[in-house]
Parts: sequence; structure tokens; C-alpha cells
Amino acid sequence: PSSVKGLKDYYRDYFPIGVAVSPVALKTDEGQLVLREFNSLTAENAMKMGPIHPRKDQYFWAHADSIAAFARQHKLKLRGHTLCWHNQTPGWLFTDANGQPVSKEELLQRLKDHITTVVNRYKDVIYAWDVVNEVISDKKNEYLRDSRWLQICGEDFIEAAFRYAHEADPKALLFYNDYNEIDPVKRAKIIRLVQSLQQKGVPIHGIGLQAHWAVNEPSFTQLDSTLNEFSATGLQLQITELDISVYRKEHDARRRQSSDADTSFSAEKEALQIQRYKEVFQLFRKYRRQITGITFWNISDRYSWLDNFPVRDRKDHPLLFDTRLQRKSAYEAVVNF
Ligand SMILES: Oc1ccccc1CN[C@@H]1C=C[C@@H](O)[C@H](O)[C@H]1O
Repeated sequence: PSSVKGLKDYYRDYFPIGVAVSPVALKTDEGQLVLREFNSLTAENAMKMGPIHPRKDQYFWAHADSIAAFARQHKLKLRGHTLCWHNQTPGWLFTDANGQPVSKEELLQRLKDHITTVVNRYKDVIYAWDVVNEVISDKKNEYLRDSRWLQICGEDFIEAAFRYAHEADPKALLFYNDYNEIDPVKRAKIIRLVQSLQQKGVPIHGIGLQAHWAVNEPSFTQLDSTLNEFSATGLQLQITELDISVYRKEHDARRRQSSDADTSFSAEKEALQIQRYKEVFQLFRKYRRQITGITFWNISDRYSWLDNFPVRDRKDHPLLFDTRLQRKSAYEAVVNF
């Protein structure tokens, strides 16, 4: 055990501080950094439907098992991500033996089998699940995302996923997880969804705010309003995928090129990032009674999913540790309070 205080120690009286990991990273020097700084894990990819259930009658457990074993060995909390999502799904999921779209009944049965099998395998170590990820549409006048889940099942799959997860592990905390959660229009739709589930008595315990933010958003008041509104649902909140991109967030069409051509981690970008980290953690502490966990998406600037999204092959520097795993100035802004 490291004698040096880490993020988890600074925030011990507030909430667990987690990180999204791959099984490979845990075997390297990044694994040592994880043990010093964090007390909660999320599998970045290993527990998504495609990676863990590649064929209808075949699961691939090795990578998820490796992360679960690390969590058990080091007594870390473990969040499950994610039981029902429209991305990184396996090829077989939505089609029958003849390659035709499956029926609603068949798809719901496949969802139930998947959730029951995966939740049961890790119920000793996973305390919370992102049961459903990203079903709210980003289109202004559309409520639910027009995914194959919605096309085949209608919106019933959403409550079904929560009920299946609760049947498999009645103790697990069940979250609805989404991004662009600071946008007032999307925020209202997320609240409409969770309140409809609450009204039907569906077992749901929390809202996951992915928190994929940037040097230009959220503003202090935008995040304050967001946390205030989500708190009013009475559900617990978690920050589930925090990173702060050094490139300005673009909200126009699916532009894979960015207007922010400067790909250096300039002093000016770093100053903006520091201010943003300072402000968001001020608000996390303000809402400490509603927030039950903060998880960073990826460990250090050595690798971030943002290095290839929304722009391919554009190095980002969104986290608190640099490519040499050293604490950045933003780290000080987060722990000095
Ligand atoms: O910020 C976004 C914009 C458009 C689509 C998805 C997202 C975020 N989507 C997240 C990001 C990375 C994945 O590893 C996570 O599983 C997913 O929840």
C-alpha cells in the first residue's frame, strides 16, 4: 500500500474516486498508479455486450474476470458497464438464424439471458450497474434514440433491462447513464425517462452523468443547474466517465474535423483545463449528499478514448496524470480544497 495520499484519500469523506481501466493497463505501471489514487474501477470495454458476449451461445469472460479479480484482490469498488447499449453490440444480437431481424419477444429474451448471466457472475464484487446507456436522443425534437432496441421492442426494453438486473442481483444499485447531460433539452428528457420509470415502480437507484466535458463547457452555472435538477429526482447521482478535453466541444453536425486546429497542449489550454477541473470539483463537493461516486474515463494522458473521438488520431490530454504518469497542475486544483 502506498504511503503517499492519493485522490481517494483526499476525498475519503466525500465519495469514492474511480477510473475506467483495461486488463492490460492494470498489469503495468498504470496499475500501480490506480492503487495509489483510486478506490473504484469500471471496465472500459470488457463488460460491454459485444466484448463479453461475442456469440449467442458463447461468452468471453477472461478480460472482465481479470478486472474483477483485481478489484477483489485490492478491495476496490467495481461498477458494471453496461448491460444494454446501442453501441459495441455483438453482430448476432438483433438478427435470427436466417439473418432476419429478431422479434420483440426473442430480443427481450436475449436481453434477459445476457443480463442474468453477466450480473450473476459478478454479483459478489459489482455494487452498481450502468443498466441502460444512452437511450435519449440528441435530436432536439426526438425523445428516445432511434436504435434497433427501440425499433424492435419499443420503449419496453428500458424498464425490462432494469427489472432483469434487479431480479439477478436485488442488492445492486441500478443506474441510467448518459452524456451531454448538461444540455437543458437533453437533461429534461433524461428526467422524463427516470421519472416515468420511478412512477412505474421500476427498480432504478441512480443517474450516471458521463461528464465528457471540455475546456469550454460546462460553465459553473450550467453544471450547478444540472446537478440541482437531477438531485430533485431523489435518485443518487454519479459522475461516471469524467474527462476534460483540451479541444473545444463541438455541438454542430457529426463533424469529424475540428475547428480547433491547435493540437499542442499549450499553456493556454492547460490553464483553461485547470480552471474547469477546479470548478467542477467545487460543485461535486457542494452536491456531496447526492453524489455517490466520481469515475474518470481512462487513467492518464498516455491513452484516452478522446485520442480518436470525435476526431481520429488527434492526441488529447484530458486527465489528471500526464503521459509519464506524473500529476499535472490540474491535480493540485482538484485536491487543494
Ligand atoms: O461522448 C459521446 C458522444 C457521442 C457518443 C457517445 C459518447 C460517449 N460514450 C461513452 C464514451 C466512451 C465509451 O467507452 C463509453 O462506454 C460510452 O458510455
